[in-house]
Amino acid sequence: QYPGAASQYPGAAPQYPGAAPQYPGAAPQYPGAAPQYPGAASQYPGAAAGISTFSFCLNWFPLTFHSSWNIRFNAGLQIAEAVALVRSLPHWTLVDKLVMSTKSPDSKFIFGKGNFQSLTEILKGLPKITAVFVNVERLSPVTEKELEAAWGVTVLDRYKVVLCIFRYNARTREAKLQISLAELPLLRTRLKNDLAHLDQQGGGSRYIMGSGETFFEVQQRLLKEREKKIRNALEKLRKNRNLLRTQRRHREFPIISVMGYTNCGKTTLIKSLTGNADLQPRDQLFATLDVTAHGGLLPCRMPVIYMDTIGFLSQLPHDLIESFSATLEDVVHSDLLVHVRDISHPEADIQKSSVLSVLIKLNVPQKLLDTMIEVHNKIDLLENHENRDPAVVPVSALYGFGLEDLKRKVEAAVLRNTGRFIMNIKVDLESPQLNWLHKEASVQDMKVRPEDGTARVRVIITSAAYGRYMKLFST
Ligand SMILES: Nc1nc2c(ncn2[C@@H]2O[C@H](COP(=O)(O)OP(=O)(O)OP(=O)(O)O)[C@@H](O)[C@H]2O)c(=O)[nH]1
Ligand SMILES: [Mg+2]
Repeated sequence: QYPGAASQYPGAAPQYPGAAPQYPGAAPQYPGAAPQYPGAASQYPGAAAGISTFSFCLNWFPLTFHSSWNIRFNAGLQIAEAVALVRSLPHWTLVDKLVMSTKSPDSKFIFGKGNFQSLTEILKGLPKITAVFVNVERLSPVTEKELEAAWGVTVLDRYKVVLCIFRYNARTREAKLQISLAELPLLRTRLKNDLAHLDQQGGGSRYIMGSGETFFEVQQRLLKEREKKIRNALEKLRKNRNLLRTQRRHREFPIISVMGYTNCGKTTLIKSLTGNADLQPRDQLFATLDVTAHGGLLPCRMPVIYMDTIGFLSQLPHDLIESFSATLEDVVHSDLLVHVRDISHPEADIQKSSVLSVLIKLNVPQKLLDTMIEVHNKIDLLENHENRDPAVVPVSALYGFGLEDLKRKVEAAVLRNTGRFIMNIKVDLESPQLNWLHKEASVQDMKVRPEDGTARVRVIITSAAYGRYMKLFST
């Protein structure tokens, strides 16, 4: 292992207080392992793994390599995304970056022999670096070990880097639990690696005193128990969320999910639409990790809820998608989807297809896909922006351009999707009609006519409710 790493075998001497974690936001150890140092990420599910240890990491100097096996992506742009990922982490400094061809992601070693040698030479010339980020989805454990042994520094893949960002940005218990769940595959791999190491010393397969279980079996069992605990806790939270969702439905607030590629401006847009000053857009990937609800009013003064969601990323590792798909459940259950796109981004089209493919994987109902509103954001960054597609709404969420048009389109779509419409109804003030409308529909406006004891009432009503109204009151 690289110098300074905490020993992870049971019974190993704990490190001295204040020792640097392995990498910022380091994954917690597997259950039962010796604690690294006081204050290290705690080991119960949902612990804010590593967040409290960030201050120990003064400088990190990752060197980013980029795999160019995936020709669908422009290598230069993809490395820009890799750099943005690294820059989303505080205390990390990028020293250098390099594009290099790699073998297919499934092969045992990622670099050819020649490439590997020249990389090793380059790294030798950079004595200050403490980590290398190889921008592939997952490195096989063998490759990772091999590279770390050859280079003497931490080697990270996209999975680990994204996990670090998630860990840093997670605020709610649910997000933290999801991260703990996404970390389990890493812990399993690490356990296997450690076991191989122990076996070399002749200790791995020994039985633990009187228990009838080997060290490996104990650790595996603990990991399984941990997974169960996390899943149970998540299930409880999910039930709670379902309850909240039913309550919202009961109050009949339509739900509009705002989603899109990471950093496209979802949070900024919701902030502009709702005037909610608490929202904090940041120029970072994965700034938002939790689905949060924000109340807003449509032009017809109907209250709606905008859901801010976690951003999408191309090639987001599957385990992470799986852990976070629970957070995206609200998207599936919403009344309308708004797909925000950073239209100034050079890879805007690839980002769009990556978002659409995730939505399909999430089993979003076809109706929601068909009625989705596509927003082209950040038009202020484009010179002479021209929009020819009537289905698209160009806006600048930051400067407030195009928002009125967007609100009108959102209103029309929400009314359509929820089977509501706006009506002017004449009511007799002596009859219970007005009371009934207040209860069963949303009264927007009322003009009383004292001369004949009636009022003109503007309501938003569902077609089912209007049917009942006609049955009760039509003469
Ligand atoms: N120029 C310009 N910048 C914008 C606009 N909208 C958002 N931004 C900037 O884009 C960056 C990301 O904005 P966010 O609202 O945090 O984006 P997000 O989609 O919520 O990002 P994640 O939560 O990380 O997925 C911030 O620096 C914003 O100020 C826009 O219309 N014009
Ligand atoms: Mg956001």
